Amino acid sequence: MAFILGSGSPRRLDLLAQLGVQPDAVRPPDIDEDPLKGELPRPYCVRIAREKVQAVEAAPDDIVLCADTTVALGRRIMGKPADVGEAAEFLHALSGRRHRVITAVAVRQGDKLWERDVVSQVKIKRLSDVEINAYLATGDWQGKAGGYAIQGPAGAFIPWISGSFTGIVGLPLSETAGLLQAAGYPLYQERT
Ligand SMILES: Cc1cn([C@H]2C[C@H](O)[C@@H](COP(=O)(O)OP(=O)(O)OP(=O)(O)O)O2)c(=O)[nH]c1=O
Repeated sequence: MAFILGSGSPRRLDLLAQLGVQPDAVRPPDIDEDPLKGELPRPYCVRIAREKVQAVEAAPDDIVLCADTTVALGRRIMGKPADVGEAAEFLHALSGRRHRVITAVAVRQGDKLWERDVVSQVKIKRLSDVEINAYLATGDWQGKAGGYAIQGPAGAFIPWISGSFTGIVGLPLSETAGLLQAAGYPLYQERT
């Protein structure tokens, strides 16, 4: 049995390392992440994590883990901004409000599937144009759902969260540990 991380996100690799898990292989999935017409953020996020885990090639006894992190402002899905203009638009929309960050995790072995999704709430303070421009200039928004990352300079914009910090960063560790154990991954045991 090999353990395969189906993710190109360096955050997910780091978060797994926090659990003491080192993947035998890293295989980022390539799927269409466009939301369906009228799709709500939580079902969207769950669907994308499942599609990712089904797209990763693996042997029948390999354990594959994928995740998706989606920022939701009400019914609006905010994925990774395409460019700095879209990142600016996201930050203006999130400024002074609470939003949700959903991370769905999917683990697969052959045809068997284990799934969890975790919804957290994040408050972003009212941002001035100076703050938004300084943050955009760091480039930290790139590749981050909603155009920010709580673990980077944007942490200074977040006075309050409720939920899972690791889930907001990209992989909720408590739920992930549970899924890996359910799938028979030898967490907390010597691997032979
Ligand atoms: C909200 C938030 C998101 N993010 C990141 C986590 C994810 O990497 C990214 C959301 O994009 P995802 O599509 O979930 O993941 P990804 O494209 O980076 O990697 P892959 O699909 O190969 O697994 O946003 C943070 O790092 N910090 C945050 O505070």
